[in-house]
Amino acid sequence: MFRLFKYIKNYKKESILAPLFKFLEASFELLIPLVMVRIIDIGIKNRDIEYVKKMSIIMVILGIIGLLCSLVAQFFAAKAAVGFGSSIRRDLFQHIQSLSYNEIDKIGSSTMITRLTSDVNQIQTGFNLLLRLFLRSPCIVFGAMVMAFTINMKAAFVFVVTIPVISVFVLALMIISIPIYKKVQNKLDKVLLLTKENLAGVRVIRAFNRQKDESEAFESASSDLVKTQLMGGNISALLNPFTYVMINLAIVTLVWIGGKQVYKGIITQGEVVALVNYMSQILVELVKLAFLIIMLTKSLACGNRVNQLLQEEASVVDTAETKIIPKDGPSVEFKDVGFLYQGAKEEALSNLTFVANKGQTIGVIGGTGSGKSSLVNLIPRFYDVISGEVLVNGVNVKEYSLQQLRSKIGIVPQKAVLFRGTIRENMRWGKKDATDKEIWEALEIAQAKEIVELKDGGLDALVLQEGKNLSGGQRQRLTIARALVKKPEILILDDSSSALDYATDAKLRRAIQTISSNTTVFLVSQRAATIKNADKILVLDDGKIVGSGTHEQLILNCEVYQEICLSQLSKEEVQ
Ligand SMILES: Nc1ncnc2c1ncn2[C@@H]1O[C@H](COP(=O)(O)OP(=O)(O)OP(=O)(O)O)[C@@H](O)[C@H]1O
Repeated sequence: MFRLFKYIKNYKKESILAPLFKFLEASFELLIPLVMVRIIDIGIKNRDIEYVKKMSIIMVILGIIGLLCSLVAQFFAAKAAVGFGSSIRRDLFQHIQSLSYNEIDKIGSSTMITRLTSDVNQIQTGFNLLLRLFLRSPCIVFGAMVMAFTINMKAAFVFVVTIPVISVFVLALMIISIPIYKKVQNKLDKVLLLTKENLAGVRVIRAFNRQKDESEAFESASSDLVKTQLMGGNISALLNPFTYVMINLAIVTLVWIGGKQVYKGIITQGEVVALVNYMSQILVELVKLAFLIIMLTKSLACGNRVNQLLQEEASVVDTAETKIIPKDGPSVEFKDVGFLYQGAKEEALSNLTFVANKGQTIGVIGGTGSGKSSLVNLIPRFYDVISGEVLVNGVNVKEYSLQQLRSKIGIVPQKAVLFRGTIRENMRWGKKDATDKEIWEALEIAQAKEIVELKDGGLDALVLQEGKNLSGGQRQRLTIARALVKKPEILILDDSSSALDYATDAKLRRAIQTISSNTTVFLVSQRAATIKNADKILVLDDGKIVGSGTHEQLILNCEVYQEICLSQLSKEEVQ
């Protein structure tokens, strides 16, 4: 958590001025009971109305100065806290962007969202309170105690007993609360995960009539969260009654001791009132301090979670700084590649060796879970191999900077994702300055020209969040066009025509074959028809290449390929 304090450096001035003005406010507040002593012991005792009026004006002035100091402090505290929070949020967001698929798979996106939003907000609120109270509250508590000693030693001992007892109690509560608040945030992650899954899969839930089951699962996660929150809340709730009881007992003791001493003529009535006033100030301040401690406890738990995420190191490290000059070599080459997902027991890919030459179309086929996506994800280094080598243009992918490597590759993932904005904005993701002509060309190859032409506004038509106003097939074609706009050296289509009808899929394949002879295309599919005409087909089974060659070669010598083809194509199509 304390590592996060480096984010204060841009707000040093505000972080010093805010507590300083709070300290000034506290000092003026501590003077008020002294003025009261004079009003009672001099003004009222001698029935000197003029003196009472004069002192009352001084009291109001002290109050106004205190208020002004408080306003200035609030301003600086808010500025520092908002800046502190937004710096953390910005760095955390950038850090998440730098993480590789391994960490994203391991951590999960819902907890990342909670950490980026709710946790950072909590840290921001905690920091704001800290700036406002960490100097003010102890200053009032100890200042009032010192003032009490200057008034009367014996009575002031009541302060010496009360304050440590409350402090120990507050500390104990804090130690108990920290793990509870950490649990609360973890359970919040769970609720968020369920909410996210449910909202994303709302249609599937309805189609399977699972509303009741899903509501029950949500209810259970939510009530689990509520229980933990209540536990934390109940513990924190003990704080205020305990503090009030202790302070009121102390006030009763003060009045009792003070009363006896007034009777003996040791102290004046005004001084007793001042002592009670100091005790009340301490009460208010301890309640605030207790609140600060609860908030800080929560912030500490959130800070640790944010810090944990910031400490997470990317497993795919971008070490290359200089631009690599590609060597003479195949467009893509796998040399005895082995790959294992983090936490998995068995390799997802083993002993993969193949070559893809410039301009070739490589079909990748295999059953579900055979490793097709894993294979193509190794080319742009979404994951790193655990053995062997992946080479692009004769150079190990690890030697390129991620930026240089990925700029060569256009990838269309299985799930077609578009972003909120115009179609043109979406198309320019790969090439910021793509002209409309380039965009239309890409749309034509991707069989998406008609979709855009029929939309109101054409390229300016709005794509809603996640492309909700488009069908699955339309989304797929637009994501293919987006990858084509970039004119990549290597184009990876990871099962990206699964939502297309056969005729469109065939047109798309024919069009893709017409693109530059320098583009190497990886066509991943479970459909034999999609990859049948590829220059080379890789047949995957259980993470291994069990066949490699053209359709004609494989149909004769690869059993797995034969099975796939015979289950999907007619005898004529197979030939
Ligand atoms: N992120 C992941 N973490 C752990 N294991 C994974 C992950 N992604 C895939 N796997 C596992 O790796 C193996 C290969 O998965 P992969 O997604 O590459 O298969 P695929 O051939 O593309 O399947 P499909 O055609 O169904 O998309 C499977 O056993 C799968 O369960």
